[in-house]
Amino acid sequence: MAAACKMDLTFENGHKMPALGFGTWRAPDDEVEKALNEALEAGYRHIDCAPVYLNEPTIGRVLKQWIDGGRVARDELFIVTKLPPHGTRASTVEKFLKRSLTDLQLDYVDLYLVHVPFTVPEVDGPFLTDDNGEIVLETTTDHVSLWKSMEAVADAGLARSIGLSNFNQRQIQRVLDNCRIKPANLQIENHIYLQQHGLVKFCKANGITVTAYSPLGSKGIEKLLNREVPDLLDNPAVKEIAQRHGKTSAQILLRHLLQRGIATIPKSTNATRLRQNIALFDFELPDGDMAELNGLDQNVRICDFGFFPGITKHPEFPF
Ligand SMILES: NC(=O)C1=CN([C@@H]2O[C@H](COP(=O)(O)OP(=O)(O)OC[C@H]3O[C@@H](n4cnc5c(N)ncnc54)[C@H](OP(=O)(O)O)[C@@H]3O)[C@@H](O)[C@H]2O)C=CC1
Repeated sequence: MAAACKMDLTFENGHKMPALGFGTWRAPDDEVEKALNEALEAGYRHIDCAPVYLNEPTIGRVLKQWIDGGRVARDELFIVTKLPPHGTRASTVEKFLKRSLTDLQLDYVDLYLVHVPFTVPEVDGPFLTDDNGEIVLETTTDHVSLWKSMEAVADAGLARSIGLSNFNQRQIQRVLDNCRIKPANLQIENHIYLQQHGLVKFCKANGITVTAYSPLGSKGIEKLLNREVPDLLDNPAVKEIAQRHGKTSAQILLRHLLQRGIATIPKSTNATRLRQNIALFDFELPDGDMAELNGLDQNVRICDFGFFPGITKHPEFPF
């Protein structure tokens, strides 16, 4: 039987987002179709997409089959997608959102996010390097006019809610100071080793919900980054807590985020793991476990934009 996500975060505009969603980065076409079918069967209704994940047409076909077949109603789904990094400018927001809507075979998305706070040139598809393999970034990205274009697609009904991803506090504040529609959500890397309590507190104080990406430490990313990354699932404290509750390490990491009031979007294309990742609603971590997990914070960023090597050198990079 489907586990289903029994927890929602409510945006200030009244829309509700299931707190547990399904990540689709590094879920290639030949895996995502089966995995998304499994995920929908398991009860996932919040699907996190992006054009740079190169799988929106396949995701769209699966969603259409489910909706047309009467297996799920459109309003039961919460579909997120993002303005691609090469489109981070006011003039291209509508174009890129319409392209995603065509690929996803939808009339609207539930949440449209600005993927990154800077612009990279479209050189050769989503892996955005110039002839020398270097990332070239536009030095100024006008977040105020960009956000006005985001507000326009919300006004037009193409996105029910709009938000940001990978923006830092200063950048979010500038949007807040100049907006008509507030960002409903900020999507950032967040897990036991990068808890970002200050940024999360700032968002909550400003009525912005937070979604944690790479909640399991983006296992497998070391191949993309070509460097070692810590294995969160192997942390002895996490393993001990998991054992005590009769749960997996992954379930402890995800439950920790939910109890911090943060939504999260683990990715798995494995049927057993994706079912485990949504089976989070039959136990609770007591305060002592939460404190122990909070104490594991090391300010270690794992994701570090593996798909944009070298990008952290740019002054507009948020971290
Ligand atoms: N806004 C942004 O800039 C970003 C957004 N994201 C979004 O967040 C999602 C999640 O982040 P992501 O970086 O993919 O990393 P996750 O932390 O979700 O980790 C995914 C990896 O963990 C493995 N895994 C999943 N479940 C388990 C489990 N229960 N036990 C052991 N291993 C498991 C998966 O392998 P397997 O599939 O084999 O199970 C996969 O290799 C992305 O898919 C994407 O949608 C991610 C990065 C950046």
